[in-house]
Formats: sequence, C-alpha cells, structure tokens
Amino acid sequence: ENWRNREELYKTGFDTRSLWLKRLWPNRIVHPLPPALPGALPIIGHLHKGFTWSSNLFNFFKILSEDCVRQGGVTVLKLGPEIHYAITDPQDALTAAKSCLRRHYVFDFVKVWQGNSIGTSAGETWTRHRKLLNPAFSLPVIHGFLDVFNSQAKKLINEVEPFVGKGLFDHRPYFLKNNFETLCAGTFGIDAISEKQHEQYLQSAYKLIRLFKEKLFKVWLQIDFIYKLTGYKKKEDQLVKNLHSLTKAVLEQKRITKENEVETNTSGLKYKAFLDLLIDLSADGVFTEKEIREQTEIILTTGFETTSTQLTFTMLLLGAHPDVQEKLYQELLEVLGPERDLGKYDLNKLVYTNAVLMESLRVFPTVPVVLRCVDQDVKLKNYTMNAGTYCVIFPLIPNVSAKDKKGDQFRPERWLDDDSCSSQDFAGFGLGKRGCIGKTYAMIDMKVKLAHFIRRYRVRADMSQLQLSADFVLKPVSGHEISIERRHSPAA
Ligand code: HEM
Repeated sequence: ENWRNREELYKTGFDTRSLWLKRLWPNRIVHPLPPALPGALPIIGHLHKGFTWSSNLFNFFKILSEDCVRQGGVTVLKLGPEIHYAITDPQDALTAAKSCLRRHYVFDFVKVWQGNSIGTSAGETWTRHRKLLNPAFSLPVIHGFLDVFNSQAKKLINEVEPFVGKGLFDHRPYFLKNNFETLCAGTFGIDAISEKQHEQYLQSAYKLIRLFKEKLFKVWLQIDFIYKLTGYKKKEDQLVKNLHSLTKAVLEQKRITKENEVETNTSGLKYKAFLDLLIDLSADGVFTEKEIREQTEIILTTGFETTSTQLTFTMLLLGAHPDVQEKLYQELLEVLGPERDLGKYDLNKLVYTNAVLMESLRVFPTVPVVLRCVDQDVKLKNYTMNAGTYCVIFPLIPNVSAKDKKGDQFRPERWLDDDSCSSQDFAGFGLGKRGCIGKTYAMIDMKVKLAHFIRRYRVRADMSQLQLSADFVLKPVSGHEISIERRHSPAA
C-alpha cells in the first residue's frame, strides 16, 4: 500500500520521470526492522559511505554480505530514507526472490539503454515477454548450437596456442571475443560483427554502468536538471548511441542473412533461435521494431560477458588447484577421449565438469547480487519486509556459510556429496522464476569450451595477487593471468 501511495504521489502533479522524489518519500515502516549495517547517520543513513562504495562496489558487496551473515542472514541498509533489506539466509533469499519480481529502481536508469526488455520490464509485460522468449533458450535449441560451441572452442584453443610455454598471459580478452562470436553465430544466427565494434560496445557498456553506479549513490544526480547541468546526461546519450549502434548492426546483418536461419529439427518439431523467433513474432504483430531492438539489447548485454568472465575465473581456479584440474581431465578423457567434440548425450555424463562450473560460480559469482522492489509485505523467517522497500539478495553467500565450514575453498565435490550442498542450493543463475533465462545456454557453452581447453592444455595460475571489481558483474582486474602447456605434442 505504501508503494501505491508513492505512485499516487507522482500521478498527482510531480514529475513522473524524477526518481529523486521517490527517494524523498519515507518508507512507512509497520513491521520491525532487523539491525542495520553499522555506520548509519540520521536522515542520510549510509549514503555518506556511497562515495567510496560507488568506486569499489565489490568491497561494498563484501562488507554488506559479511555483516548480513553475522546478523543471522538479514540486515538493513539505508540509502537516505530508502530501506534496503540485505539477505544471505538461503531460505529467506528464496522467499524474497520468489515474492519480489519487480527489479530495483536502479534498473529504471538502465531503461535509456534497454527500454522495456525482459531484463528491465515488470508486471504483465515481463510475464508475457518472458513466456514468449523462454522457448528460444530451451534445451533442444541449445543442443542445436553444439556445432557452434565445439567449433568456437577449437578456434579458441588455437588462438591461445602461441602462449604455450611463454609464461603468464591474460586469457580474458580471448574468452570475451570468442564468446561474443559464439553468441552471434548461435543465438543471433549471424556472422560475428567486427571486433572493433564489439570492443567499442564493451567499453561503452562499462562506462555507462559506471554512470549508473554514481547515480545510485550520489542521489542528487537523480534530479534531471542537475544530471543535465553537470554534463552527465550528454555523456549518457553518447554512450547509449554507441551501444545502440551495435544492436542496429546485429539486426541489419540478421535481415541480410535471414536465409541462414538457425533451426533445429528434433522429433519433427521446429525450434527457433532467439532472433529468428523475435523476427517471426514481429511478423505476427507480437513485437514492435522497438521491442525487437530492446530484447536484442538485453541478450547482447547478458549473453557473452557473463560466460567469458566465468570461464576466466574457472581457468584461474583450475590453474591454482592442480588436483581438481587433474580429476576434471580424467573425467573428460574417460567420457570424450582426447579430442572428440561434445555431443548432446555427453553432457549429462560430465558430472564432475558440471560440479567444477557450479563451484566456480559459487566462489566467483559473476552476477553476485539480485536487486528487487518489495511491492507487498513479505514474511521471512524472523522478519517481515515492509512493502515499499527494496531488497538486495546475495544468492550464493549462504552456501559459503551454512553447510560447509570450509566454504571458502574451491571444492567441486561439495556439489556431489549428499551431505554437503545439493544442486537445489545452487543460485549461480538467480532464484525463482525471474532467474537467468540463459542458464542452459551458459552451462552448455562453458562445458564445451572447458572440455576442449583442458584436454589440450595444462593450466597453471597463482591466485594470491587477484584483484576483483564489481560493476554489478563481478570481474577480475589483475592477478588473474594463467600459463599453459600442451598436454601432448601436436603430432602425438
Ligand atoms: C555464467 C553465466 C551467467 C550467469 C552467472 C548469469 C546469472 C544471472 C542471474 C543471477 C540472473 C538473475 C538476476 C536477477 O534476478 O536480478 C540473470 C538474469 C538474466 N540472464 Fe543471466 N547469467 C549468465 C548467462 C546468461 C546468458 C548466456 C544469457 C543469454 C544468452 C543470459 C540472459 C539473462 C537475462 C535476459 C536475464 C534477465 C531475466 C529476467 O529478468 O527475466 N544470462 N542471469
């Protein structure tokens, strides 16, 4: 009801675009709050800390989630009058993710870029669009991409070949480029867009996300005229223009190469890849041109940086844990032999490989937080979240704290032993029905790349100097380099 009152407030005379006014309207607190993160000041709450947090979001996530674990799984963060519940308790995390489907207001900032895509929309629009797009990410469609995944994996291992025996190198750019090409070939069904354009896309996306972060904590930037006056709006417009130009290039190329449709025929049924499905739905009048662009935009944003970053982390972890790498290699040899491509019947047999990826997602969750609005009162185990507030869910921390005292160790076996974590605890792709639409795509793509890489190379790494940053996506900044050696000479 509190939230509805705020909505009413805008409708009756205030500028509906000004998020700032929302921020000033205090939350109506009916149910007692859990203890707050230390350091809150009257009125501004934790906002004074925002200056340091916006420059190092990773440290902020760490501080907040650790405090949350200490407080028993739920704590409160106050950004001015705005109450944010931080949640690490596994059961409460699930309840909150299932009950709160609308994304946090920071996603309103993202709308200049992604409009009403499935990543930013809410309510009936989100439900309808998600239902329409789910089939494009189903198992039969992803099985249809196996040839693309295998050939891209082989391309990748050839591209890093010059680094054999040459000491440490940064493998992340190779995974980024490769996974971008994979997304183009599979999900979009087009030849990869030029490397320069894709590089410009990433740089513009990083800069724009940095602007959004600043806007979140420096709340005065949420006042439209200050945002314009300080030059931020001009910067934002230019970056959005850069980002939209890649989406336009993807869609143009798709139209030109429409005859190369990616379709998989399984048991007589036709399954369509993402862009083909979108274009067909637009021909039926279901999606407008604008909506096609917006949905393509979200898949570009989420579809390659996530998987390449996770693979970057996985290589690093395997390099630093030779025993795990050896066990993985043995499974790959047993199931696939030294060189064979992966087929759909191999995927379920690669049990340890799967556990390695899950464990990598637990230790370095590429998407470390889930941010949502609390639109109605939600009952947790020990507290009731007040309607009109927000929640910050850390879906993976629970697995570190609750069941396994050695939670900080990289130990894929925890996903295989009955008495440790069950795969139901796994939240690397979010929780509830607003979880990751690309989960199956991501897991199979990563499995194929990992299987080819580890069969060709022995990886070594030292994680002691690793530095991380988080722009909502967690990524390595330095100290993540690996070295590689051929397991067998090319002639063998
Ligand atoms: C390692 C790889 C990936 C990880 C760790 C990951 C993680 C996540 C998480 C945790 C969420 C939920 C966020 C929330 O609830 O606020 C999410 C949502 C989403 N992911 Fe992924 N993801 C990955 C790969 C992908 C890929 C490959 C695609 C597309 C091809 C994708 C598309 C999306 C989309 C569109 C959403 C928004 C869904 C919605 O709001 O309905 N993700 N992802």
